[in-house]
Amino acid sequence: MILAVHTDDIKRRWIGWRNRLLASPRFQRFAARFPLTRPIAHRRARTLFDLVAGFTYSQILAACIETGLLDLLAQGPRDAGAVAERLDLPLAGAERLLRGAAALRLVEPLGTGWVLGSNGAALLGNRGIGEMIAHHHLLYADLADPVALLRRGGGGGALSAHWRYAEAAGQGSAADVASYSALMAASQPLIAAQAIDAYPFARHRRVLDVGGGEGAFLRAVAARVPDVALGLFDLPAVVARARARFEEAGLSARTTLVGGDFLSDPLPEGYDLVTLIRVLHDHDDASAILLLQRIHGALAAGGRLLIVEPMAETPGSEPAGDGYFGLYLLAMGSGRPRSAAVIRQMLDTAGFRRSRIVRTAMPLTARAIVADR
Ligand SMILES: C[S@@+](CC[C@H](N)C(=O)[O-])C[C@H]1O[C@@H](n2cnc3c(N)ncnc32)[C@H](O)[C@@H]1O
Repeated sequence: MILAVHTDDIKRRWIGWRNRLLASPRFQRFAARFPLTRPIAHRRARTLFDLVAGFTYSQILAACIETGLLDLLAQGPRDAGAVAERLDLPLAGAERLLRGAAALRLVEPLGTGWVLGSNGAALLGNRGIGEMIAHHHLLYADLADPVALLRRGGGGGALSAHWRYAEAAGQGSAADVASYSALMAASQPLIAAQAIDAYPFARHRRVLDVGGGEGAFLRAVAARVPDVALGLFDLPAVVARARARFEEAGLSARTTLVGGDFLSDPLPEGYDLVTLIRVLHDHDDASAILLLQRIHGALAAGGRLLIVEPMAETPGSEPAGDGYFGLYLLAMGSGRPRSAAVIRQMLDTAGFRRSRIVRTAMPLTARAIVADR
């Protein structure tokens, strides 16, 4: 205890000294000119500038997606005139967008025309990201006054109207759920591939996906693990959409779909694996613990729960967890990103015997925890 206080004291003094130095205009001038510190000073200035200007980068990206610029250049090189005509922009507007997008490596100049850039190509490889960006105008509107959003405790804006279940648990008409369910289904391949690569689903006979949306995750599991029986639980209006998808995929005979509110209706029993994919972080602590307790109660003896979602305090991806998802969920009106340690503590409280982190390929978008009943 005494040692901890002493270490904190040393750390506090070091941070104070460092911050005084970094804030000093004299030191900043020196660091930018001195050959040994110049590269560091430039890197820090760039990081700081990105913090200041990040919202303009996001809006350039939004314009690329909304106008279909990336799809157009994926078809082949175009000159600025052709881009302007296809995007229905004045030539000067098209050139401004192309130059901004080039600075972000979304596009790049080639000869007298333009082609897809490295970031643009990677984005097109993940269709779900494009769908996420396309709905960001809702979050952007809610974040126009971030302090007001923080003061009112979140919700009450455009994003919470989109994700209606967040503020009106268990509700949602067919029209309400259509756009968010489609968005979730489009972004699911990113997550499903990681979860299925990381966890041995073949050791289970019956898998229940709670909050399973339109069933994109279960269909990905079915494609890799031929013999497993599939169950999906979600709000009734979402289940109606899922039913059509399973029919189209020829998987109806293998699948049991149940509609209800997972915080109050009975959860289906007899499954040896329950999955919660991008669900827990949507809910405030009391609901999240209740959901875990209810899953614990519904699982067969010896069964497991697999949680997959982006998490807070993920080493190397901190801004994604506490930055992006922290504000996203605040605007949505419920939930919070949690660290793996906090989720494991909640699993413990809910009665699970033990839990462990399962390593995934891209922890920025998906971390996984498995818990034994
Ligand atoms: C963020 S989406 C995730 C969907 C899917 N697991 C995925 O990763 O694509 C959360 C899902 O939980 C469902 N959900 C939210 N609240 C619910 C409740 N109280 N009862 C049942 N399902 C609920 C939503 O309808 C939605 O399909």
